[in-house]
Amino acid sequence: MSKIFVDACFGKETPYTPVWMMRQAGRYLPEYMEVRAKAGNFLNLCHNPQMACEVTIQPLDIVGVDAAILFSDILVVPNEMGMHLEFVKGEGPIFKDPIKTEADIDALLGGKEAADKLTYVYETIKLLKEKLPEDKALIGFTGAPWTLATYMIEGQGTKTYNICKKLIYSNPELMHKLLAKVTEVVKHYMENQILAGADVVQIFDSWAAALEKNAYFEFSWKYMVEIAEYLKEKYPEIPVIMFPKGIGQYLDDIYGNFDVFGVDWSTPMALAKEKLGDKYVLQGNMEPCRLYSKEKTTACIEKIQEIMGGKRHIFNLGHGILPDVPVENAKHFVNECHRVSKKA
Ligand SMILES: Cc1c2[nH]c(c1CCC(=O)O)Cc1[nH]c(c(CCC(=O)O)c1C)Cc1[nH]c(c(CCC(=O)O)c1C)Cc1[nH]c(c(C)c1CCC(=O)O)C2
Repeated sequence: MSKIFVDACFGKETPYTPVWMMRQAGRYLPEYMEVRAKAGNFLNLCHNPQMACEVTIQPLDIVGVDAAILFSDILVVPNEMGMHLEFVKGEGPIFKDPIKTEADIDALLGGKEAADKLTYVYETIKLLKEKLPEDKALIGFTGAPWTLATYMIEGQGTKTYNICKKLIYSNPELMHKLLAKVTEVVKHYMENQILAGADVVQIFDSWAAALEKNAYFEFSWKYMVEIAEYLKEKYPEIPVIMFPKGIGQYLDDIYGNFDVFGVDWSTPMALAKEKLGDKYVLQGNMEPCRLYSKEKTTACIEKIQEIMGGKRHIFNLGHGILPDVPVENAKHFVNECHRVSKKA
Protein backbone atom coordinates (compact mmCIF):
# COMPACT_ATOMS: atom_id res chain seq x y z
CA MET A 1 0.00 0.00 0.00
CA SER A 2 1.39 3.38 -0.89
CA LYS A 3 1.74 5.95 1.85
CA ILE A 4 0.31 9.36 1.04
CA PHE A 5 3.08 11.09 2.99
CA VAL A 6 5.86 9.32 1.06
CA ASP A 7 4.10 10.03 -2.25
CA ALA A 8 3.84 13.71 -1.33
CA CYS A 9 7.57 13.81 -0.46
CA PHE A 10 8.29 12.74 -4.04
CA GLY A 11 5.90 15.36 -5.47
CA LYS A 12 3.32 12.80 -6.62
CA GLU A 13 -0.32 13.76 -6.74
CA THR A 14 -2.22 12.78 -3.54
CA PRO A 15 -5.96 12.90 -2.61
CA TYR A 16 -5.19 15.69 -0.11
CA THR A 17 -2.06 17.37 1.25
CA PRO A 18 -0.63 15.37 4.18
CA VAL A 19 0.17 17.08 7.47
CA TRP A 20 2.29 16.44 10.57
CA MET A 21 3.66 18.73 13.28
CA MET A 22 7.21 19.12 14.50
CA ARG A 23 7.29 18.08 18.20
CA GLN A 24 3.88 16.45 17.75
CA ALA A 25 4.65 13.84 20.43
CA GLY A 26 5.03 16.00 23.49
CA ARG A 27 3.88 17.93 26.48
CA TYR A 28 0.65 19.46 25.06
CA LEU A 29 -0.78 15.90 25.17
CA PRO A 30 -1.95 14.75 28.65
CA GLU A 31 -1.46 11.17 27.41
CA TYR A 32 2.24 11.97 26.77
CA MET A 33 2.64 13.44 30.25
CA GLU A 34 1.19 10.26 31.72
CA VAL A 35 3.70 8.01 29.94
CA ARG A 36 6.58 10.37 30.76
CA ALA A 37 5.60 10.26 34.46
CA LYS A 38 5.66 6.46 34.31
CA ALA A 39 9.11 6.56 32.67
CA GLY A 40 10.40 8.86 35.44
CA ASN A 41 12.03 11.36 33.12
CA PHE A 42 12.47 12.33 29.49
CA LEU A 43 15.70 10.40 28.81
CA ASN A 44 14.29 7.22 30.35
CA LEU A 45 11.39 7.61 27.95
CA CYS A 46 13.81 7.91 24.99
CA HIS A 47 15.62 4.77 26.21
CA ASN A 48 12.47 2.65 26.56
CA PRO A 49 11.30 1.33 23.15
CA GLN A 50 7.80 0.28 24.35
CA MET A 51 7.07 3.67 25.85
CA ALA A 52 8.76 5.61 23.03
CA CYS A 53 6.63 3.63 20.58
CA GLU A 54 3.48 4.45 22.53
CA VAL A 55 4.07 8.23 22.55
CA THR A 56 5.10 8.20 18.88
CA ILE A 57 1.66 6.82 17.95
CA GLN A 58 -0.36 9.12 20.24
CA PRO A 59 -0.58 12.11 17.86
CA LEU A 60 -1.85 9.86 15.04
CA ASP A 61 -4.71 8.59 17.18
CA ILE A 62 -5.45 11.83 19.02
CA VAL A 63 -4.73 14.59 16.50
CA GLY A 64 -5.02 12.69 13.19
CA VAL A 65 -1.69 13.55 11.55
CA ASP A 66 -0.61 11.62 8.43
CA ALA A 67 2.87 10.63 9.60
CA ALA A 68 4.50 9.60 12.86
CA ILE A 69 7.87 11.01 13.89
CA LEU A 70 10.00 8.70 15.93
CA PHE A 71 10.05 9.78 19.57
CA SER A 72 13.62 10.48 20.63
CA ASP A 73 15.89 13.52 20.85
CA ILE A 74 18.69 14.85 18.67
CA LEU A 75 21.07 14.82 21.65
CA VAL A 76 21.17 11.03 22.07
CA VAL A 77 23.86 11.09 19.35
CA PRO A 78 26.53 13.09 21.25
CA ASN A 79 25.44 11.16 24.34
CA GLU A 80 26.40 7.84 22.69
CA MET A 81 29.60 9.40 21.33
CA GLY A 82 30.58 9.54 24.99
CA MET A 83 29.28 12.85 26.37
CA HIS A 84 27.33 12.79 29.61
CA LEU A 85 23.80 14.19 28.97
CA GLU A 86 21.27 15.45 31.48
CA PHE A 87 17.94 17.24 31.06
CA VAL A 88 17.68 19.70 33.94
CA LYS A 89 14.17 20.86 34.83
CA GLY A 90 13.59 24.42 33.61
CA GLU A 91 17.01 24.59 31.95
CA GLY A 92 16.89 22.03 29.17
CA PRO A 93 19.75 19.78 28.07
CA ILE A 94 23.20 19.98 29.72
CA PHE A 95 26.53 18.41 28.74
CA LYS A 96 28.69 18.85 31.86
CA ASP A 97 31.98 18.35 30.00
CA PRO A 98 31.72 20.28 26.73
CA ILE A 99 34.23 19.83 23.89
CA LYS A 100 37.17 22.24 24.24
CA THR A 101 40.27 20.69 22.66
CA GLU A 102 41.39 18.40 19.86
CA ALA A 103 42.00 15.69 22.47
CA ASP A 104 38.32 15.98 23.51
CA ILE A 105 37.28 15.36 19.89
CA ASP A 106 39.68 12.42 19.56
CA ALA A 107 38.22 10.89 22.72
CA LEU A 108 34.70 10.78 21.23
CA LEU A 109 33.51 7.48 19.83
CA GLY A 110 33.02 7.88 16.06
CA GLY A 111 31.55 6.39 12.89
CA LYS A 112 29.46 3.24 12.78
CA GLU A 113 30.67 2.17 16.21
CA ALA A 114 28.95 5.15 17.87
CA ALA A 115 25.84 4.83 15.67
CA ASP A 116 25.49 1.14 16.53
CA LYS A 117 25.16 2.04 20.23
CA LEU A 118 21.75 3.68 19.65
CA THR A 119 20.02 0.28 19.81
CA TYR A 120 16.99 1.62 21.71
CA VAL A 121 16.19 3.93 18.76
CA TYR A 122 16.29 1.05 16.28
CA GLU A 123 14.21 -1.12 18.62
CA THR A 124 11.59 1.64 18.82
CA ILE A 125 11.46 1.83 15.02
CA LYS A 126 11.02 -1.94 14.71
CA LEU A 127 8.16 -1.89 17.23
CA LEU A 128 6.57 1.02 15.37
CA LYS A 129 6.71 -0.88 12.09
CA GLU A 130 4.54 -3.58 13.68
CA LYS A 131 2.08 -1.16 15.24
CA LEU A 132 1.63 1.65 12.71
CA PRO A 133 -1.22 1.42 10.19
CA GLU A 134 0.16 0.53 6.77
CA ASP A 135 -0.85 3.83 5.19
CA LYS A 136 1.00 5.97 7.78
CA ALA A 137 4.65 6.85 7.26
CA LEU A 138 7.30 6.77 9.96
CA ILE A 139 9.75 9.68 9.97
CA GLY A 140 13.21 9.08 11.43
CA PHE A 141 15.39 12.08 12.25
CA THR A 142 18.70 13.51 13.34
CA GLY A 143 20.09 16.87 14.31
CA ALA A 144 22.37 18.51 11.74
CA PRO A 145 26.06 18.30 12.69
CA TRP A 146 26.14 22.09 13.28
CA THR A 147 23.12 22.07 15.61
CA LEU A 148 24.54 19.09 17.51
CA ALA A 149 27.94 20.77 17.71
CA THR A 150 26.41 23.89 19.32
CA TYR A 151 25.31 21.77 22.31
CA MET A 152 28.55 19.75 22.35
CA ILE A 153 30.68 22.92 22.47
CA GLU A 154 28.51 25.27 24.55
CA GLY A 155 27.40 22.47 26.90
CA GLN A 156 23.79 23.70 26.75
CA GLY A 157 21.40 25.82 24.71
CA THR A 158 22.80 29.28 23.93
CA LYS A 159 21.49 32.62 22.72
CA THR A 160 24.82 33.94 21.43
CA TYR A 161 26.77 30.86 20.26
CA ASN A 162 29.90 32.76 21.26
CA ILE A 163 32.07 29.74 22.12
CA CYS A 164 31.16 28.09 18.78
CA LYS A 165 31.75 31.30 16.85
CA LYS A 166 35.07 31.91 18.53
CA LEU A 167 36.12 28.48 17.29
CA ILE A 168 34.79 29.11 13.77
CA TYR A 169 36.76 32.34 13.39
CA SER A 170 39.88 31.47 15.40
CA ASN A 171 40.36 27.76 14.76
CA PRO A 172 38.15 26.65 11.85
CA GLU A 173 40.13 23.43 11.35
CA LEU A 174 39.18 22.25 14.82
CA MET A 175 35.51 23.04 14.18
CA HIS A 176 35.67 21.11 10.89
CA LYS A 177 37.29 18.19 12.65
CA LEU A 178 34.38 17.98 15.09
CA LEU A 179 31.73 18.48 12.38
CA ALA A 180 33.31 15.82 10.16
CA LYS A 181 33.34 13.35 13.06
CA VAL A 182 29.68 14.02 13.92
CA THR A 183 28.77 13.76 10.21
CA GLU A 184 30.22 10.24 9.98
CA VAL A 185 28.20 9.12 13.01
CA VAL A 186 25.01 10.72 11.68
CA LYS A 187 25.37 9.02 8.25
CA HIS A 188 25.42 5.62 9.93
CA TYR A 189 22.72 6.65 12.41
CA MET A 190 20.37 7.59 9.56
CA GLU A 191 21.29 4.47 7.64
CA ASN A 192 20.55 2.31 10.70
CA GLN A 193 17.18 4.06 11.14
CA ILE A 194 16.33 3.31 7.49
CA LEU A 195 17.40 -0.33 7.85
CA ALA A 196 15.23 -0.61 10.99
CA GLY A 197 12.23 0.68 9.00
CA ALA A 198 12.08 4.51 8.83
CA ASP A 199 10.13 5.48 5.68
CA VAL A 200 11.43 9.07 5.54
CA VAL A 201 14.21 10.96 7.36
CA GLN A 202 14.45 14.60 8.41
CA ILE A 203 17.59 16.54 9.31
CA PHE A 204 16.83 19.30 11.86
CA ASP A 205 19.17 22.28 11.70
CA SER A 206 17.40 24.24 14.40
CA TRP A 207 20.25 26.71 14.94
CA ALA A 208 21.07 27.40 11.29
CA ALA A 209 20.21 31.09 11.67
CA ALA A 210 23.12 31.64 14.08
CA LEU A 211 25.57 31.79 11.17
CA GLU A 212 26.28 34.42 8.52
CA LYS A 213 25.78 33.18 4.94
CA ASN A 214 29.31 32.05 4.06
CA ALA A 215 29.80 30.44 7.43
CA TYR A 216 26.43 28.69 7.13
CA PHE A 217 27.33 26.99 3.87
CA GLU A 218 30.84 26.16 5.02
CA PHE A 219 30.07 24.89 8.54
CA SER A 220 26.56 23.50 8.27
CA TRP A 221 24.85 23.05 4.90
CA LYS A 222 27.87 21.29 3.36
CA TYR A 223 27.69 18.55 6.00
CA MET A 224 23.90 18.22 5.75
CA VAL A 225 24.23 17.74 1.99
CA GLU A 226 26.99 15.18 2.53
CA ILE A 227 24.64 13.15 4.76
CA ALA A 228 21.69 13.52 2.34
CA GLU A 229 23.78 12.50 -0.67
CA TYR A 230 25.19 9.46 1.15
CA LEU A 231 21.60 8.35 1.89
CA LYS A 232 20.13 9.18 -1.54
CA GLU A 233 22.84 7.20 -3.28
CA LYS A 234 22.18 4.06 -1.19
CA TYR A 235 18.45 4.46 -0.49
CA PRO A 236 16.88 6.51 -3.32
CA GLU A 237 13.40 5.28 -2.32
CA ILE A 238 13.65 6.98 1.11
CA PRO A 239 12.77 10.70 0.99
CA VAL A 240 15.15 13.09 2.78
CA ILE A 241 13.74 16.28 4.34
CA MET A 242 16.09 19.18 5.19
CA PHE A 243 14.96 21.70 7.83
CA PRO A 244 17.39 24.57 8.24
CA LYS A 245 15.52 26.97 10.51
CA GLY A 246 15.59 30.70 9.83
CA ILE A 247 17.70 30.97 6.66
CA GLY A 248 15.12 32.56 4.37
CA GLN A 249 17.76 35.05 3.24
CA TYR A 250 20.00 32.28 1.92
CA LEU A 251 17.51 30.41 -0.31
CA ASP A 252 19.28 31.36 -3.57
CA ASP A 253 22.29 29.29 -2.53
CA ILE A 254 20.49 26.12 -1.42
CA TYR A 255 21.73 23.08 -3.37
CA GLY A 256 22.04 19.31 -3.05
CA ASN A 257 20.36 15.99 -3.64
CA PHE A 258 17.39 15.72 -1.27
CA ASP A 259 13.61 15.67 -1.68
CA VAL A 260 11.83 18.06 0.68
CA PHE A 261 12.81 21.50 1.97
CA GLY A 262 11.27 22.36 5.36
CA VAL A 263 10.22 26.01 5.40
CA ASP A 264 10.33 27.64 8.83
CA TRP A 265 7.68 30.17 9.94
CA SER A 266 9.94 33.21 9.40
CA THR A 267 10.36 32.49 5.68
CA PRO A 268 7.40 33.55 3.50
CA MET A 269 5.99 30.47 1.74
CA ALA A 270 5.61 32.41 -1.54
CA LEU A 271 9.31 33.27 -1.46
CA ALA A 272 10.29 29.65 -0.77
CA LYS A 273 8.06 28.53 -3.65
CA GLU A 274 9.60 31.04 -6.03
CA LYS A 275 13.18 30.12 -5.10
CA LEU A 276 12.95 26.36 -4.45
CA GLY A 277 9.50 25.10 -5.44
CA ASP A 278 10.56 23.68 -8.81
CA LYS A 279 13.47 21.77 -7.36
CA TYR A 280 12.11 20.53 -4.03
CA VAL A 281 8.78 19.66 -2.43
CA LEU A 282 8.11 22.25 0.30
CA GLN A 283 7.01 21.47 3.86
CA GLY A 284 5.51 23.99 6.23
CA ASN A 285 5.11 26.55 7.50
CA MET A 286 2.47 27.90 9.90
CA GLU A 287 3.80 30.03 12.77
CA PRO A 288 3.29 27.61 15.72
CA CYS A 289 1.81 30.35 17.94
CA ARG A 290 -1.15 30.69 15.57
CA LEU A 291 -2.30 27.44 17.19
CA TYR A 292 -3.50 29.57 20.13
CA SER A 293 -6.34 30.80 17.86
CA LYS A 294 -8.50 28.56 15.67
CA GLU A 295 -9.42 31.55 13.52
CA LYS A 296 -5.81 32.56 12.91
CA THR A 297 -4.97 28.93 12.18
CA THR A 298 -7.67 28.65 9.52
CA ALA A 299 -6.66 31.94 7.91
CA CYS A 300 -3.04 30.82 7.65
CA ILE A 301 -3.88 27.37 6.26
CA GLU A 302 -6.10 28.92 3.59
CA LYS A 303 -3.33 31.33 2.65
CA ILE A 304 -0.70 28.57 2.40
CA GLN A 305 -3.10 26.46 0.33
CA GLU A 306 -3.68 29.41 -2.00
CA ILE A 307 0.08 29.83 -2.50
CA MET A 308 0.94 26.13 -2.92
CA GLY A 309 -2.24 25.08 -4.75
CA GLY A 310 -2.07 21.59 -3.26
CA LYS A 311 0.99 20.72 -5.33
CA ARG A 312 4.47 19.65 -4.21
CA HIS A 313 3.57 20.52 -0.63
CA ILE A 314 3.31 18.99 2.86
CA PHE A 315 1.57 20.93 5.64
CA ASN A 316 3.48 21.44 8.89
CA LEU A 317 4.21 24.07 11.49
CA GLY A 318 7.18 26.34 10.88
CA HIS A 319 8.77 24.94 14.08
CA GLY A 320 7.71 22.83 17.07
CA ILE A 321 4.30 22.93 18.77
CA LEU A 322 4.43 24.58 22.21
CA PRO A 323 3.48 22.73 25.41
CA ASP A 324 0.48 24.91 26.34
CA VAL A 325 -1.40 24.64 23.04
CA PRO A 326 -4.90 23.16 23.57
CA VAL A 327 -5.13 19.69 21.99
CA GLU A 328 -8.41 20.75 20.39
CA ASN A 329 -6.58 23.49 18.46
CA ALA A 330 -3.98 21.03 17.20
CA LYS A 331 -6.83 18.83 15.92
CA HIS A 332 -8.39 21.88 14.28
CA PHE A 333 -5.09 22.58 12.47
CA VAL A 334 -4.91 19.04 11.09
CA ASN A 335 -8.58 19.01 10.07
CA GLU A 336 -8.25 22.35 8.32
CA CYS A 337 -5.20 21.18 6.35
CA HIS A 338 -7.23 18.20 5.13
CA ARG A 339 -10.35 20.26 4.45
CA VAL A 340 -8.73 22.95 2.31
CA SER A 341 -6.64 20.50 0.27
CA LYS A 342 -9.13 17.65 -0.31
CA LYS A 343 -9.69 17.04 -3.98
CA ALA A 344 -13.27 16.41 -5.11
C1 LIG B 1 17.10 21.48 19.29
C2 LIG B 1 16.40 20.16 19.44
C3 LIG B 1 16.39 19.34 20.59
N1 LIG B 1 15.63 18.23 20.30
C4 LIG B 1 15.16 18.30 19.02
C5 LIG B 1 15.65 19.49 18.45
C6 LIG B 1 15.46 19.91 17.03
C7 LIG B 1 14.08 20.31 16.73
C8 LIG B 1 13.66 21.64 17.25
O1 LIG B 1 14.32 22.63 16.88
O2 LIG B 1 12.65 21.71 17.96
C9 LIG B 1 14.36 17.33 18.27
C10 LIG B 1 13.30 16.59 18.95
N2 LIG B 1 13.03 16.51 20.29
C11 LIG B 1 11.95 15.70 20.49
C12 LIG B 1 11.54 15.18 19.23
C13 LIG B 1 10.47 14.11 19.14
C14 LIG B 1 9.69 13.94 17.98
C15 LIG B 1 8.65 15.02 17.75
O3 LIG B 1 7.53 14.88 18.27
O4 LIG B 1 8.94 15.98 16.99
C16 LIG B 1 12.36 15.76 18.26
C17 LIG B 1 12.30 15.61 16.76
C18 LIG B 1 11.34 15.39 21.76
C19 LIG B 1 11.58 16.28 22.90
N3 LIG B 1 12.77 16.86 23.29
C20 LIG B 1 12.59 17.53 24.47
C21 LIG B 1 11.24 17.39 24.87
C22 LIG B 1 10.66 17.93 26.14
C23 LIG B 1 11.08 17.03 27.24
C24 LIG B 1 10.03 16.80 28.25
O5 LIG B 1 9.16 15.92 28.04
O6 LIG B 1 10.09 17.48 29.26
C25 LIG B 1 10.59 16.60 23.90
C26 LIG B 1 9.17 16.11 23.90
C27 LIG B 1 13.66 18.23 25.25
C28 LIG B 1 14.63 19.04 24.51
N4 LIG B 1 15.41 18.62 23.48
C29 LIG B 1 16.18 19.65 23.01
C30 LIG B 1 15.90 20.79 23.82
C31 LIG B 1 16.53 22.15 23.62
C32 LIG B 1 14.97 20.39 24.76
C33 LIG B 1 14.45 21.18 25.93
C34 LIG B 1 13.60 22.30 25.50
C35 LIG B 1 12.17 22.00 25.78
O7 LIG B 1 11.88 21.65 26.93
O8 LIG B 1 11.37 22.17 24.86
C36 LIG B 1 17.11 19.58 21.88
